[in-house]
Parts: sequence; C-alpha cells; structure tokens
Amino acid sequence: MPTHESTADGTATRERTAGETAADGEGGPIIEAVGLGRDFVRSEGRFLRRTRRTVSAVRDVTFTVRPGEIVGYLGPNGAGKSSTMKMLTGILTPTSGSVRVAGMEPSRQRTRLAREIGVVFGQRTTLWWDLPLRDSLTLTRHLYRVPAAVHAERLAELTELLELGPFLGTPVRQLSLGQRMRGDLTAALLHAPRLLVLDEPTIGLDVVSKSTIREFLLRVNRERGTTILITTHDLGDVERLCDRVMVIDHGRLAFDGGLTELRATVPTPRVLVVDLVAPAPAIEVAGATAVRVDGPRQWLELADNPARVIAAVTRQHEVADLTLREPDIEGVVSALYRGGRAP
Ligand SMILES: Nc1ncnc2c1ncn2[C@@H]1O[C@H](COP(=O)(O)OP(=O)(O)OP(=O)(O)O)[C@@H](O)[C@H]1O
Repeated sequence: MPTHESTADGTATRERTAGETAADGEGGPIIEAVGLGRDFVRSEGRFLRRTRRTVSAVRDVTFTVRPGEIVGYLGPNGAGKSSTMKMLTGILTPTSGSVRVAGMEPSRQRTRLAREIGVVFGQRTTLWWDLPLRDSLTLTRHLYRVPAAVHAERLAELTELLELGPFLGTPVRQLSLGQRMRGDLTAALLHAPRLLVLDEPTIGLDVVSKSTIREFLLRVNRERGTTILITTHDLGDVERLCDRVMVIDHGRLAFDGGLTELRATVPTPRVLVVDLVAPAPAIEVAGATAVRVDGPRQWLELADNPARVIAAVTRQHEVADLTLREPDIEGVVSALYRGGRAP
C-alpha cells in the first residue's frame, strides 16, 4: 500500500512506492552506506604496451547520516569524496557494497531521488547561463513539478533570505561567483528537498559571502530540518556548520565523529601565547616548549597543565598578557591527512 507523507514545510504530499523503505526520515537514517566501494579501470601506457590498472576510489565505506544532521565529508585531493557524492546522488553506480538515500537506491531510482535531494557543486552551475536568474529558477519549478503558488512562496522566502532581489533579472553569466552560488542554492532548495548535498559550496568566495552562505545553511537546517552533507576544503565551513565530520583518505573512512573527538584523535598541543613587557630570549619552563619568538610575543606549545605553565612563566618573567589557544581544526585535519589513517 502506498503511504502519503508531507515534505519538510508541509506544502506537498507524495506517495511512497515499493522499493522505498521506511528508513528514510522517520527516525531511520536518510543515508545508509554499507561497505560502499567504487573502482575505476584506467588504461595506461601507449599502443602495444597499453595496460589496464584498477584504481579503488572508494573502498569499503560504511556510515549512516540521520535526518537533521550537518555532516562534513573531508579528505585530501583524490581521497574519494566526489566519487562518494556521485554514488549518493546516483551519477555513479557502486562496484561493491550498497547505498540507500531517502530509502532509495540512487543509481536505480535517480529521477525519483532527485525530488528528495538538492545538489550544489561549487565549481559548476545548474543554472542556465544565458537566462536571467529568475527564469532559471522558474524552469526548475517545472523540472520538479512544484505547484506555482508553492514555488512563488518559496522563491519569495529564499529571495529575502539570500538577498537575491537586486540581481533576479540579471543573466547568470553576468553574476559574481557569490551571487551565482546564492542562485544555485535557491535552485537546489525550491523543491524543499530533505537532503542537501554540497560539494565545495564556498570555494572561491570572499569572507562576507562565505559567512552569508554558512548562516543561511544553518537556518535551513534549523528551520526546515534539512539534512546537509558537505564536502569542503574550507575548515571554517566545518567549524561553523558541522556537528560531525567524516574524513576519507585513500578511499577509506579514516574518521567519523564530532569535532571534539577529532581534536582528541590527533593530539595537537594547545599553545600559550605570552606577551612579555619587553623582548626576551625563548622562555624555558617545564611542561612547555617555545616554538616561536617575535619581539615580546612568544608561543609555547604545552605538554603540561596550562595552570602550572602559566604559574612558572609569571614567576620568571614580567608578563603583559596571556592567551591560551586551542588547536585549530586546520592543524588537526592536516595532521590526520599526513599521518594516514586515524586509529
Ligand atoms: N572517472 C574516473 N576514471 C578514473 N579514475 C577516476 C575517475 N574519477 C575519479 N577517479 C580517481 O579516483 C580517485 C578519487 O577521486 P575523487 O574525485 O573521488 O577524489 P576527491 O576526494 O573528490 O578529490 P578532490 O578533493 O581533488 O576533488 C582519484 O585517484 C581519481 O583520480
């Protein structure tokens, strides 16, 4: 028996058919990957010496994403992020394991799945290059068969949130990168998908545009309950947005957990920044190593309790100011990439 259900904003209904499971947003995971793998066969060499080599872009990756989560999918270049995203959205078929998204098998139910997910690739646009942004957004209404009144209401809301008004009439080719990205996000959300898959959505943007997009995504997640899976090399995105990160390296999942856990996985020392009243040689105290000296300012990597180190420093030196810096996520992630697989 097909069942009816509402979309996130309760404005449309649809039928669930055979092939979709119940584990698609009603308490179950919205993404479920089990032993997922993808190999590519590459031809190498020339003419008669041509050989075929199999490259495993993704190997035995298992994870679930629950509705309402914002998950960062990180990894160095060539780690397998895009290949995974392509399998989740049905562009690529897995060569091993399985994946279900919103209860569907992406490569076999791609058209149907498209109604449940929104996809944005930072380096490409889904908008029509020569058309004014408004016309592109109207065309997506027809693609997803969104009723005109519902579409108009959503477009008005997104136009306000993303401040699209001044350039709705501008051809997409004339938009700045930040404006185009706001247009792409609108196009991806007009059909009120339950899952938003973002591949580098802030690439090349200035700090203000990045911040606008991050705050917007947080709002979409909070207010509509939209699940977000995001790949990014910008760790500012991760710190601002993600409850959880997955790190992929050489095709394998190297880490899956919260940011605090990620910091603990790769021990990166905290740093005490000491401003002395006057320049001095590197400070020598037990439990800390001076790693940088710049005039009166020194950076001490802590191996011991900061309170003990601070007490020792203030006993030996005249201190103008002290700041304790937690390891930034950038340092942690690059240590994780350098060190290969996490425990
Ligand atoms: N169509 C393809 N044919 C052959 N090899 C491929 C193909 N697509 C990806 N690969 C290989 O699979 C591996 C993973 O690539 P993928 O694009 O998934 O990495 P990525 O993590 O997205 O990298 P980046 O951060 O640079 O975008 C790489 O070694 C890549 O060369």
